[in-house]
Amino acid sequence: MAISRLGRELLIAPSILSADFLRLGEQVREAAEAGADLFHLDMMDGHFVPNLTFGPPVVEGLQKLTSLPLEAHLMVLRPEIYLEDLASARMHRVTVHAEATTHLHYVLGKIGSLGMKAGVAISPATPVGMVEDVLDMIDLVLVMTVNPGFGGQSFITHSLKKVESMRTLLDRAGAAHVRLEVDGGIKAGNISRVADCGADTFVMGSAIFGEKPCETVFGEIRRALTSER
Ligand SMILES: O=C(CO)[C@H](O)[C@H](O)COP(=O)(O)O
Ligand SMILES: [Fe+2]
Repeated sequence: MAISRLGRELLIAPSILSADFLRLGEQVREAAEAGADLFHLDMMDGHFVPNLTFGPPVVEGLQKLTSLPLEAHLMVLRPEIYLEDLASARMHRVTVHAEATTHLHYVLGKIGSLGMKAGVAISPATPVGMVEDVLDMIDLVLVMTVNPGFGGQSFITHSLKKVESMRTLLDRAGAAHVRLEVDGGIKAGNISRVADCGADTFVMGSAIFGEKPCETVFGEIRRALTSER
């Protein structure tokens, strides 16, 4: 359930990377009931990042567990080879890393032609300007606030400036259709600061699927984003 703040609709996207895969159905249901707006699926190939996760068959299973939109965060080289299978699995949005493909424009065009929404992710050392010439092809930019590859890392503080720069870039370009997502180290304790910098979509893995019950964490998130500052 989206939270409204200063005229902006804020969305929470739990990353199932930190879920207990033996209880995935239960955990997805709990997060949906607690207020998740969409689910974030981290797909890693062991090449672009030193970790392996899951691919399109898991997406087919997840579609049976929830009616919320699913977004793929592809941390893979040659993302184009997975796009047909993701479209068959009814993926809502596919986000590719600007660093993972030589032909970003081509890949984004292919995602669109397969009927999916497209996003571009940038790792911490990649400048925000990388997305400038493809804004009309995407509906999301993802500013990584940790180095991609693993859940449970600490938020990189410099990311606050980077999120601000990305917000300025989007506003100057009149790209109101593009959401600004952050991913990595987001907790109830820092989400408000990141929202103040202009982020509107928050991926949260270890915070949501950690020790505290999901419902408690969503309560904390809601309080952090709606309290008077
Ligand atoms: O893309 C990712 C890692 O590459 C994950 O989405 C991200 O790390 C979420 O996990 P956490 O909230 O625990 O940092
Ligand atoms: Fe992610």
